[in-house]
Amino acid sequence: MLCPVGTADGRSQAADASAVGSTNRIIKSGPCQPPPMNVSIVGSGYVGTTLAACLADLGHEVVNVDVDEDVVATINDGEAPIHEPGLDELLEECAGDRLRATTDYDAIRETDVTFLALPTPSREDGSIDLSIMEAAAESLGEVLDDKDGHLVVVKSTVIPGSTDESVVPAIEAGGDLTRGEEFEVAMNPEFLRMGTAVDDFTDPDKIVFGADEESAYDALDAVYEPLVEQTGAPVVRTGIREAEMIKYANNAFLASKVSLVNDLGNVCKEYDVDAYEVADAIGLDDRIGERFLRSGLGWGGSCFPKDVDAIRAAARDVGYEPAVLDAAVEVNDAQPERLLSLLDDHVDVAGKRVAVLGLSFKPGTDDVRGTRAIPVIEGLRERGADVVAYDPVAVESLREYAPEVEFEAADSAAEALEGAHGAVVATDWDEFAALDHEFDAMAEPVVVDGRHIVERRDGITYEGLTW
Ligand SMILES: NC(=O)C1=CN([C@@H]2O[C@H](COP(=O)(O)OP(=O)(O)OC[C@H]3O[C@@H](n4cnc5c(N)ncnc54)[C@H](O)[C@@H]3O)[C@@H](O)[C@H]2O)C=CC1
Ligand SMILES: O=C(O)[C@H]1O[C@H](OP(=O)(O)OP(=O)(O)OC[C@H]2O[C@@H](n3ccc(=O)[nH]c3=O)[C@H](O)[C@@H]2O)[C@H](O)[C@@H](O)[C@@H]1O
Repeated sequence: MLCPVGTADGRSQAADASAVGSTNRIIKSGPCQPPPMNVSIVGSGYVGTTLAACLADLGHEVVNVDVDEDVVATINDGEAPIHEPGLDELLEECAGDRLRATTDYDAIRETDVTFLALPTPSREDGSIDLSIMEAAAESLGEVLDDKDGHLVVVKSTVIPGSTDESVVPAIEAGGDLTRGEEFEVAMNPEFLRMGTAVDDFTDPDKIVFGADEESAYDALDAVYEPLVEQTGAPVVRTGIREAEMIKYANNAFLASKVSLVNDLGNVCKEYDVDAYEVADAIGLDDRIGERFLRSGLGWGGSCFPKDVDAIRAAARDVGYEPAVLDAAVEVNDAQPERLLSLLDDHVDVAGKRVAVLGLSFKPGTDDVRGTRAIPVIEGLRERGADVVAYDPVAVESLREYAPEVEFEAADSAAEALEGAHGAVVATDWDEFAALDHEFDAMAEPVVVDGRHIVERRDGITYEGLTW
């Protein structure tokens, strides 16, 4: 049982001094209340803002540091800079009280623990680009000179070795500091999903602490203790490199699971088998699990494509060809063309209006990074179709993200379908399940569903991608 005890400098110690080692240990918390911590979070995007609001809600004093003045002003106004259910409410309650935001790194001096929640994008070749992390770590180093044992926690998704080999040297260079003196490091990967970020953070399947110093585990225990207390979530204590890899393994496994279910689904389609009935049955086997078995157009988003590419590039860097991950990407890349070939079976779309329903990478968000709707629209344009697209929230973000993608925007699914010679479904927005008489206004009522959301009905020619 871990019972963090407050110390004079506001940090905490665990009463249980478990040995530090590379073997993971799952620890359940005990019924003790740690004192609040002073926490800073660098980067206020999806992860940083959610973390800040949730930690403030748990009773900690939190400061968000971001280079973007608009983001900072929005948080200080008690609003979320990103759309996440429940986040505005938390910020409204905590901002100006236990939570504030600033562009000034100096604010970090007043805190005991700093989380780095910064973007880790892909380079052209898919490998991880750590330049934002390194720049921020250097700025952090500049303000840690008068500290003693400050804990820096890497929250971003980074390739094994990045914390030790890139982040630590950047902090040291920023302030002529030495790890183990002014600061210590830890790695605490994040598993929240967009659209359910607050719920995922406040009810996690697991919490992973990667560290190699007992004091680092203790500080993380103190930060997370109220959450562990509330939820009983298992805490995995492991090494820094293992924590870094756990995040990639988690995302790569889930992306590959979807690709496997798509691969099997493509076979199902050829044999006139409903892949969803198959998935429902195999999901009853605990070893498979019922979640992440929705076959269709494949995975997108800001993380699966980036993270799978980064870990593949890292594997190749050390001379290993990750065959299963390569195949997962290959299957994923092929799904949009499979969808369009089903449409080709019924309509020659050249010169004709075709409706695309859904643009975001998944329902519940306006995020279009990695959305499968882009290759679908591009494939339709290559066939000479006039594309009319509808999405309840993501039209503007797609225009901004990919201005070269040509489509006419409709204000409703009904408007997109009117006069169309075919419709394809790219995102499983709930509202598409309710579509019915709207299909009657199509010039040719052919619907190819990439997300198993539209209901089969009389009067339409319906093709499911894997069912
Ligand atoms: N978005 C998600 O659902 C999840 C993301 N992650 C990982 O977390 C990390 C962060 O991702 P997001 O929160 O999505 O990023 P984001 O792009 O939403 O936000 C990043 C924030 O960092 C700020 N920033 C950039 N440079 C800065 C600097 N030098 N100093 C201070 N602030 C700076 C930006 O202004 C922005 O507000 C990435 O490694 C990502 O892979 C992990 C789990 C879930
Ligand atoms: O590292 C990250 O950023 C996050 O990436 C994913 O979260 P997210 O990208 O928000 O979205 P998911 O809900 O996982 O969906 C990803 C993609 O897979 C697709 N998907 C998901 C599940 C499924 O059964 N079938 C399927 O095609 C979705 O449509 C979507 O395009 C992971 O689920 C999170 O645990 C992780 O923290």
